[in-house]
Amino acid sequence: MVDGPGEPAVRVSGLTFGYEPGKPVLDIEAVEIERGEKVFLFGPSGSGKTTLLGLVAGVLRPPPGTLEVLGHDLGSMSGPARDAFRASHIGYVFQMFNLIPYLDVRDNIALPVRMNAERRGRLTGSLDESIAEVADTLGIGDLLGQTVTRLSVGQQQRVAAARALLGSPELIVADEPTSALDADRRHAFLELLFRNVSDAGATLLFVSHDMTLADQFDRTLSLPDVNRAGG
Ligand SMILES: Nc1ncnc2c1ncn2[C@@H]1O[C@H](COP(=O)(O)OP(=O)(O)OP(=O)(O)O)[C@@H](O)[C@H]1O
Repeated sequence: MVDGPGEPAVRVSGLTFGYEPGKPVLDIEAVEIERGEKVFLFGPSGSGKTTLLGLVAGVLRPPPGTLEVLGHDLGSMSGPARDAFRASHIGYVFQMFNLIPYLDVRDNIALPVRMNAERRGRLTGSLDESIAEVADTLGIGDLLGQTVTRLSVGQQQRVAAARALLGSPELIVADEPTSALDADRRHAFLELLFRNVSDAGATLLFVSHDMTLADQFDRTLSLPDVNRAGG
């Protein structure tokens, strides 16, 4: 499969996935997300939103031929190949942020770029300059030397976003990254995220229960509850 700008960011076709045999939690006929789109993903609790993000990010393995990300069939890749693909091409912000408690803000943000030559190669300035730039735009530029455990939840969310954005991955997946913020901060965070995503020409797949955010996105995608839909 050729990775070119003509390929959609995400192409799902006939994807059924479950954690246990005979119990699918996801059943998606066809979905395409074009490059540069900002997509809001919603659905009832348990409908498989986090599972879909895990598949798109290559953490979980889809059946071969059912899920292409940036033109790559993730189901045909080994676990280590998916890990390498994710490190190079995908920035992700999970519900729990996954920040490393014994590293300061700067080193948390730097982590994926330190570990991946492709993302390092996309920096336009030095690592320090690039970290300062992304941290400034997210309003955490003065916190770079802080221990992450001393930060507020909202600040931690912005550190996780900075880490996801550094090194301009083509695809950003975000799972409830604004859940702990009040409405004003939520909209401000989204604006910053959008600006960074647009500047990088990236695609954004964003999960939230907060439907008031949906109209800021290019498009919404809803996941039905497969258990209920199946009767
Ligand atoms: N690791 C796992 N092992 C077994 N079942 C799981 C696992 N992770 C999720 N599930 C099940 O898969 C279904 C979908 O879960 P998922 O977390 O993807 O839904 P969700 O739409 O993100 O939910 P929420 O909105 O509550 O976060 C649920 O029934 C859940 O119990």
